[in-house]
Amino acid sequence: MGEGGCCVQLLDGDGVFNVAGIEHFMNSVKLAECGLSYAVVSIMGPQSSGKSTLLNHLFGTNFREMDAFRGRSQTTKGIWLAKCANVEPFTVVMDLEGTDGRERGEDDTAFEKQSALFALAISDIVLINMWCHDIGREQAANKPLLKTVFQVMMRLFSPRKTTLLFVIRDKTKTPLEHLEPVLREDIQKIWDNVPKPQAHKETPLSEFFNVEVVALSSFEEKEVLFREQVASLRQRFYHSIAPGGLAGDRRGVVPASGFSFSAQQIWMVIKENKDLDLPAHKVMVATVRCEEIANEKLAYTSADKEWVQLEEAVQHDIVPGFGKKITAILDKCLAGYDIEAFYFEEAVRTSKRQQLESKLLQLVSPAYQTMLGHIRSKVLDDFKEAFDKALEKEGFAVAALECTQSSMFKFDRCCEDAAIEQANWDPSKIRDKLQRDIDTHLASVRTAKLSELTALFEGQLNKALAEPVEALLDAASDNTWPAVRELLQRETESAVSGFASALSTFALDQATVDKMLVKLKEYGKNVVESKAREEAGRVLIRMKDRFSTLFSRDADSMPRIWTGKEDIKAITKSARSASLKLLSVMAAIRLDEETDKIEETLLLALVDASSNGVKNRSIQSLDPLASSSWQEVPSAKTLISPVQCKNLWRQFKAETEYTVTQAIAAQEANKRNNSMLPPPWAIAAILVLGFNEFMTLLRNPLYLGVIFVVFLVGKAIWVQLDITGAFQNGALPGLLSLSTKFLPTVMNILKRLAEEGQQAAAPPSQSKPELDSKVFRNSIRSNSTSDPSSNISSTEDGDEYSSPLRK
Ligand SMILES: Nc1nc2c(ncn2[C@@H]2O[C@H](COP(=O)(O)OP(=O)(O)OP(=O)(O)O)[C@@H](O)[C@H]2O)c(=O)[nH]1
Repeated sequence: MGEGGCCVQLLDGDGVFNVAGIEHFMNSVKLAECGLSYAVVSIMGPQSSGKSTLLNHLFGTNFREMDAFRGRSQTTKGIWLAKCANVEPFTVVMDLEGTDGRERGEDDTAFEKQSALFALAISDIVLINMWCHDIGREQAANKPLLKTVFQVMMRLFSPRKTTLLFVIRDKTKTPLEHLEPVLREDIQKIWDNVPKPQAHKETPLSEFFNVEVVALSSFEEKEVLFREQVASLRQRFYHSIAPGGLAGDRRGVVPASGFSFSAQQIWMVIKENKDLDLPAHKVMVATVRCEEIANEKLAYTSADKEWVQLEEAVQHDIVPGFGKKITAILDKCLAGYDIEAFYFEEAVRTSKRQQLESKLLQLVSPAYQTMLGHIRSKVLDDFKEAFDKALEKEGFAVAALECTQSSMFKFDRCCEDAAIEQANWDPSKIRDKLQRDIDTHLASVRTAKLSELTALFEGQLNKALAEPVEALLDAASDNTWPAVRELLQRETESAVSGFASALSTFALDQATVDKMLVKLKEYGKNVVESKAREEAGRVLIRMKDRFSTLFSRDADSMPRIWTGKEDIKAITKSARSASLKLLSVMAAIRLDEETDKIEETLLLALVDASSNGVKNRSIQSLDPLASSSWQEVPSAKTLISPVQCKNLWRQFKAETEYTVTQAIAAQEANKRNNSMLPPPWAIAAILVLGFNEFMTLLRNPLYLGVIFVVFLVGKAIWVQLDITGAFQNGALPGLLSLSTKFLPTVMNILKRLAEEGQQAAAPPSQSKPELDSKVFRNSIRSNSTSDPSSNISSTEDGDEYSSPLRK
């Protein structure tokens, strides 16, 4: 039976659908590949009316036929399926269980109806097998069948136009031309009598069916003729689906790959006794099938070797040509889908394609994101490297702009390379992130460079200011602060102009630049101020240094030798006023050209007040230094407050006192050493006594002892009587007081001498020389009260301090 030999039972006699069998059948005959180019033919008719015999002869199939010699009984159960041999296009033929079956009985007619509806739903051409002698007969065997066919056709929601080919068997000598009108009349009558739904009440038969009629001679009696007629009938099945063909105006064909599923679903609906909505069924079949195809393609792509390798590679690094490779893989998958789903409903096919596409994109999206991540970090790394190099050659702003532009360009190019055509994904978020990362890097480098630059200029400014300011402050004079101001201005201007030109390469906004320049200026000012504060902290040492320099060195910086001619008072005064100058210069920061009265106040309070102190005590009661702030000087600018000045001055004076005293002592000693001439009384004695007598007097130790004793006694009387004190109030009162005190004093001295003598006799250790030394010490002490040094201190200081010697 050629290639059509294979046949399969689609439905068994109990109405069970043979899913595995039909799948196997479809695979073995490759039905799925036919698309829409296939036709389905089925045959209905009374039992044992030679249906199988006809199909086997017509299509070269191998359906079971009844053995002619065994009698007529049912051979075909359920529905059988086979491929027609040598017919184009691909034609599937179904052999249905015969109607009016004696075995099934009346109650089983349900299966007849179900199988008839099934055949009508899936067939393009239905052969109705009938005996010639039944034509025009009231009790014709095929009448119930036709009734059934027309009735069930009404249950198709929207019927497909089916070709009903009536095959008249065992034709008689009556020509077909006479038979056909009678048959058509019979058919029309049956059609008219079939109860129809309201919508189809007036619908003509031709809307549902193409009715064709053919007559065949008896196979049993005129086999040769039968074969000839069958052969010519076969011709009508060639190109049956082409326009003008036997099924040329069929509608709503299910693509071949959906045939099995469609048949199953139709049978299910029929068995559940529901109406068949064929258009909806078609959409349903398309939906299921397209989804199956899409899933199959997706699964295939997920396991695709090329894709798996690509996915693995992209985890580690940038994959060149990523976009093109992925695009090709997706294209391949979608093209496969398109081919297989081509014959299904366009709307369904398209929407399923979109679903497949989005699933495919979901599949590749993580890889794409990873790829973008690689691109971003690679571009960022490259940017950092390029920027570092560019900074060596160009200014910050230029380097930043160039490197940023080229990096962004590079990113865009890499993104183009990674772009997947189907996706049209926008990498702008990653691009923005890259831009932000670049900006952050630039900002941090900018901050570092700017602080480097700031430190550099601050360092330079500090160097240019600190030491000169220290020197200027140390040389405190009227010109100190103007000079400091000038220095500050000059150095700040030069630093600021250098800094400004260095900043210009950063392309900062003017406000920021101004702020930084102002900060540098402030820094310069702070350097000066902190230097001034530092110096103010050392002002006492500086004052003492200045004092001792001026005091102990002359105008030529030569150390002074206190010969006795120097005016110590004047020297002290000028040295102190120079030190006071230092104090007044250091008392406040004067970076603004505002005048203050610190110097005048200090002079008035410390120098003038002390020299006038004895005379004008009322000034002291209004001490201008009894305040913690200077007039007209803000506290921020005050380095030494008035009270501190006062205390410092007191300390300064106390600590320099010793130097002055030393100088006076040195001067005195020098004076004494230099007076090699005998004292005036000796010169007078020499003149009176003559030199020889004087020498005799000197050479005679007894005379000398007497003179010495007289001197001592005289001196003691002088002291006791306080002769200088007595004459302070005038000569006459002095003489009167002396005259009254003289005798008691002499007596007192003599008495004390006697007492001392007695005591000296008692403890042998206390001898006269000791008494003498005591008296001598006393005399020295009294002498010192009239010492010139005490004179100086009292004139200079009033009561403020006393000479260490007096203390
Ligand atoms: N009179 C007559 N008998 C035929 C013709 N063709 C076949 N037969 C005979 O009819 C009997 C039944 O043949 P089948 O082909 O099995 O009939 P069927 O309609 O397929 O039978 P079921 O499948 O059982 O319904 C056989 O004995 C055939 O020899 C024909 O053209 N005329």
